[in-house]
Amino acid sequence: MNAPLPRGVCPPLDAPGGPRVAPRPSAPRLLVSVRDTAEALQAAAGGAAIIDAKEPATGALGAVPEAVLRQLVTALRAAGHGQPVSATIGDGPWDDVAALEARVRATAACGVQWVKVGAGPGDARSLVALGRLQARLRAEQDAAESAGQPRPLLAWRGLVPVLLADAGLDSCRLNAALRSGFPALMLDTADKRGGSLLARRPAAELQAFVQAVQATGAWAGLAGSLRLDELPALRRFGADLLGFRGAVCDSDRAGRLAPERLTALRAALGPA
Ligand SMILES: O=C[C@H](O)COP(=O)(O)O
Repeated sequence: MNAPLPRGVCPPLDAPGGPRVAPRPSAPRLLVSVRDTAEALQAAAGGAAIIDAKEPATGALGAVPEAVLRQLVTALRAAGHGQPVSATIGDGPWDDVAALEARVRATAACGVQWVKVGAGPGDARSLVALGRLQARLRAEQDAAESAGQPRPLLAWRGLVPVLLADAGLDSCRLNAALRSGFPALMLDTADKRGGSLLARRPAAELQAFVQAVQATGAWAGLAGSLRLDELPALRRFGADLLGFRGAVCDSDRAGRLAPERLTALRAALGPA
């Protein structure tokens, strides 16, 4: 188990304190979670900037079966959709680094650009291990490329920690995640019955997260039962990514993707 880092060295993230950064593009990129090929094609055609493979029936970070993931990536490319694909590896905790690595490798080998890994409270040490894993996998990719060999993890570009913030985000976890050169960090919720991230966390905490992540050059993403009517408030944080599932489904997030809802969201976000 990961022992929590000592208390006292991690002040609460309750106020914007990090360095100010240049404002990002006014329209955040839209990440849409999909469970199969049909939904992936709908999301791509509907203007999602990132296609996020996730099986909502098996948890907040439920993994899509590998065969489905491979098929989904192939179908997107065959249809001419170039959007990056992210995929989750399933709900943690991922205390066993060997098991984590095996899941990451298997997921990356399906042809995705990003592999998302959830980190709950007390997972600061796991985030350090995740950073080391990313460095090792990137070195493998680079070495193969320099030797003129096929990259072992195909199109994989990096790991994206998803910091589960139902009960808040402490700066220990955030600091651990900021040190490793992840391409993006996301805040999300594990319990989807508890309302949206925006309603559950103070605006100052979300703002502090976005600023701290962007100050490292990474993309900052927000997700967690976000709603269309929250877009005006969400835009004010200047996040690079906004992630949606429930709001673009016909019932709850375990239902089917509803293209008309995605169209409305895309239109409300403004030009991609
Ligand atoms: O990564 C984004 C999530 O899948 C968002 O799902 P949700 O909107 O149902 O919380």
